[in-house]
Amino acid sequence: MVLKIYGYNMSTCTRLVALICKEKEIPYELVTINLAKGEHKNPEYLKTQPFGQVPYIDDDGFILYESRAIARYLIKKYPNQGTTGLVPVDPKKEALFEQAASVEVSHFNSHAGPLMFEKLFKARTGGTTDQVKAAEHLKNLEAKLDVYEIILGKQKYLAGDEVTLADLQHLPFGSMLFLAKHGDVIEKRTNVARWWKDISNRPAWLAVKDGA
Ligand SMILES: N[C@@H](CCC(=O)N[C@@H](CS)C(=O)NCC(=O)O)C(=O)O
Repeated sequence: MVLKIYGYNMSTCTRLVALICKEKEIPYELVTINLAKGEHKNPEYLKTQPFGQVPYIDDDGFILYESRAIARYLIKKYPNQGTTGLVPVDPKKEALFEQAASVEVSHFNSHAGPLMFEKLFKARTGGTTDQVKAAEHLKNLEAKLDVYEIILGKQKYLAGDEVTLADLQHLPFGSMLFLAKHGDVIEKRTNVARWWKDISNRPAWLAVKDGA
């Protein structure tokens, strides 16, 4: 049975899973859960994804949610297919990958996510941007990207000189920064800009960035 992604094409987390499918050359079917219509809060949906969020996958009856967990599962299930090495197996390389993956969650997503919530998602759902909160998230994100600039001045990618899932995890929200006219936070930092140009031009991302 073809892998099913229950998600929404505008959702950043759905895009991460679709991106990994493209990288690993895994055929998939996107089953749309329309967030705008609240389908992710239906009692029937909550039986499978109890947090009422997208995405989850159905891999021949195996159900899994949380986009980063899904990405790791697919990468490990198909080690020799498509792009290899996205989650390294050597213990030290894997530890550096884990460090970089944690950096994305703790230092990037935790600021870029709420910033995009204020600047894009609220506007799309008829809300009003809280400019004070948005400015605070932007300031925090900039401070973290100053550290990225130092790291990426010493190595090509966040976990070393090979691309890993940790880099790719930045693509969905990183692209939204440009949509929200905050792409300068990436472009004005030489090493961050070089890294961003590299990862954002990967064919797999170009295939999903405008819709999963
Ligand atoms: N940590 C979860 C986050 C999932 C998430 O926040 N999904 C969003 C769409 S990108 C969603 O379903 N939002 C609707 C809601 O939370 O009610 C993951 O990575 O899968």
